[in-house]
Amino acid sequence: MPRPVRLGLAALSAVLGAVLLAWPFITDFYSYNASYYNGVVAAAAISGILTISLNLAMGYGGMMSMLHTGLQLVGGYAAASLTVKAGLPWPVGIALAVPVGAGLAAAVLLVSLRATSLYFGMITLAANLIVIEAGRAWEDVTGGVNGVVGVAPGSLSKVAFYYVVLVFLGLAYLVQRNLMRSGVGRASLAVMESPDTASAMGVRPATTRLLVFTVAGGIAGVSGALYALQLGFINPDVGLLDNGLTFFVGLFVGGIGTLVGPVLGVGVVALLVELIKDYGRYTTLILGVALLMTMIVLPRGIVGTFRASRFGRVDDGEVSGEAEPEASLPDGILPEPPETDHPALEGRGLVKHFGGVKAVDGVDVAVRAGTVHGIIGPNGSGKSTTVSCLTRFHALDAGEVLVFGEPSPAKAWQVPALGVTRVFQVPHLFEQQTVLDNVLTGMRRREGYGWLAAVLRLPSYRRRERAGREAAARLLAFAGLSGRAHRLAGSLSHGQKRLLEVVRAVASGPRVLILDEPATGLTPAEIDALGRLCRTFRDRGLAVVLIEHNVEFVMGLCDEITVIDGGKVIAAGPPETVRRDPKVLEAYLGRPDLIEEVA
Ligand SMILES: Nc1ncnc2c1ncn2[C@@H]1O[C@H](COP(=O)(O)OP(=O)(O)OP(=O)(O)O)[C@@H](O)[C@H]1O
Repeated sequence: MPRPVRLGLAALSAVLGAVLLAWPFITDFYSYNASYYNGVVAAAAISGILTISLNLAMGYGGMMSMLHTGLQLVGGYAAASLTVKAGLPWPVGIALAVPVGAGLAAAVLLVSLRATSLYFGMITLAANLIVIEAGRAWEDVTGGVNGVVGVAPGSLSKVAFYYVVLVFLGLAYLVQRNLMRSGVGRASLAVMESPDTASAMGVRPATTRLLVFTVAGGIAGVSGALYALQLGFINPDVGLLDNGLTFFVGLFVGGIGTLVGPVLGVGVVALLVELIKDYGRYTTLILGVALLMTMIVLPRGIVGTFRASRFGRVDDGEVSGEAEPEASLPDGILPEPPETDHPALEGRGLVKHFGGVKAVDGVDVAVRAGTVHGIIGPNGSGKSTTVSCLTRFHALDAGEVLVFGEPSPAKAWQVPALGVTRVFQVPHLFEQQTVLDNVLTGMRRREGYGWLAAVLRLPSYRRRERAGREAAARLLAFAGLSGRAHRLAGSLSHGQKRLLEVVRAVASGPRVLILDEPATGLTPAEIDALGRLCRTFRDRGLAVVLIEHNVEFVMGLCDEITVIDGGKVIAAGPPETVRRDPKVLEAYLGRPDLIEEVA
């Protein structure tokens, strides 16, 4: 399924690129002060590189970074010390700025792995202050408060240096685009929207954040090196947070979480600063007001607003919500279950208490491959907690979990590797991603390419990504959602969201699929469609676990049923046995509607 092109944005990027390329010729032709105007745009392009880095961290990674001026500073120090102090050529200085920036970013992220967004912001602020103070104190390397002077790009002319800056701006843009339009980008957006759901797809939130923030650090380092080379010096003041205002304003004006927004936004800010240069002392005030106005009037920024408009929207053709009965489940999606007599998923003596609440109190449950296994019980009986124990979203107080006879790993993100995937009780779609990208995120574990292959667009990446897209498109057709592939998932109806969640979980190639109350809020037709999917999965050898309140649906679909009440199993067996069990009828006392259904 080809990716639809946003013609408006493509044209905007092309115009922006053409103006930047032609800029020295334009200034040469129209101005007596060409060198000055080339310098202004080169400085804006360097800011654009840093803003791309900030966009990766904040817009695509959800990490509030106050470290970016510090990252620029260390990149500048790397270039300055290699060129001025060690006498090496300037390209070596830029090259070293990459690992220095990346290393600092990685180190800060590693010490803040467990921090939530607000605390992460505070930790990065503290790290930025430390970097500035270190710059002041470590005189031998940084030159102290005076910094390092005499940094220069060899014998390059100003115009040649301008094009060097453009090349690095283009590279930073490509790294951002290629990374974010790959499985890494989808995983990063998934972690940003819901770390738990990402974990259920086998995406490790910590590793994903580390990768994105480290790449952002490397790009910020390059911007620092270019900054030092352009100005001819670097000193600790470069790291001051005030200097970050341009990047923040540029990012929000252009559009956070968009590819071209950071560059466009910084361009707009540079133009504004240039227009008000005679009132220099009001620059901070005016930029602050510009940021405020953007947040109020254009909260998505220029590109975000354009993208959401009629002109920027993608036309994805005919919309069809109907299931396509002739489309069968594509081959190669579901793995063969291993040859073993062990249950696909087994919980033995599971115990989970919350303070005084015995949510799960010694539950035994065994689910066989090629069956649909229902878990039912009154409200608050412990069904969802049992599932969270089985999938390791809750640490067990006692008991063990086995997958095809093997002990399950302890972390939620490790469990999908054994083929166990869950769908949550409350819809947990990645609403800011398209329907197709949601399914592709489900395939993250089996993408089969690394981040570098994605950045460099290696043949292995292209091959695997194309195969993944085709499989995802076939899965969507199977569920009757193909007409909505390029819509944002948030725009689907409740029933379609439920179906998409199931499809996304199946995309990960599970052997055990756990559905927590999937029929809630569905129309009868959608419940039928869900039943069709579950039967197909079962016939393909999958173990389907169904937690449901809709007893009629469960009785008609399940091969085995476990009934839980008060955190304990009160009955287990085939539906016809369970529905007549006196303990089951008693558990539903007070719910006459359910007694009728069960009996
Ligand atoms: N994170 C938690 N902290 C404290 N108590 C919890 C937590 N999660 C669940 N509980 C409690 O544990 C008990 C079992 O809850 P659980 O959600 O597993 O029941 P359930 O059978 O899935 O209910 P429902 O059918 O309403 O979804 C309830 O009393 C609930 O309030």
